Amino acid sequence: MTINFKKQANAIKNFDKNPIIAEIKVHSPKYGDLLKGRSEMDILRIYEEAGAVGISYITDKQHFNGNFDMFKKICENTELPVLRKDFLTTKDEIEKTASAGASTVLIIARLLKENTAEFVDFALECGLDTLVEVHNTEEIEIAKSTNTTMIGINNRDISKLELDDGTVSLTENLADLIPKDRILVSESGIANLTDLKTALKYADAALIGTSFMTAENQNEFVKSFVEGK
Ligand SMILES: O=C(O)c1ccccc1NCC(=O)[C@H](O)[C@H](O)COP(=O)(O)O
Repeated sequence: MTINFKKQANAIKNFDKNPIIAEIKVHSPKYGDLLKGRSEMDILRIYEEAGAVGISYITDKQHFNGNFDMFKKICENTELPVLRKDFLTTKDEIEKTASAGASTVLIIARLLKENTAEFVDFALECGLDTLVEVHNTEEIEIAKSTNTTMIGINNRDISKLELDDGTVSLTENLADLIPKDRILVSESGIANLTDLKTALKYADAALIGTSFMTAENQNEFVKSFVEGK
């Protein structure tokens, strides 16, 4: 049987280094512009070269200055699985995500509440992997009741729009409540190798944006996360 590594869940399960989903994050509500004149394509190449297991891109324009056309361009220009992060509330947007060539779509349990399972099934039918995002025990109960392939513990409270720093201790505290048959991703607030070590003690993968975008030597920094013990 051949494994489809374009599927994010498969790629994580079969990865032999630290599985890092690296985010091309153009703007942060807290730190402002993170691109600093660089191109998204150059950052994509750096993440590929450093050995990321997947790519994340935020398409939300209002708070993160994202752009759907850029997301599509990223999908078209990499063999790595690509995750779309946005505050999606319609099935049209899920179809659009699949048509762009994405691997995975973010489904936010806090936003979709009792409709989360229906949106997960729709995304799976569209051929996408799903990352259902949670931040507390109530949202974990929602995520567990779905067929999602992956569950993401967001260490930041997204309703605070990144004005909190987030802490991996949230992953540490909630990880035991996630069923072992789901891929667990620790998202946000991972700033250094100590944070990464904690995240990967409890989760199968880590999603990192700000610290990669602000690193002085991005290639070396990301590589040190992928290969770090
Ligand atoms: O996580 C969300 O719910 C979300 C939805 C839509 C836009 C942005 C969202 N969160 C922000 C992020 O995705 C973070 O940039 C990502 O988890 C990386 O975090 P960090 O390493 O702290 O920049």
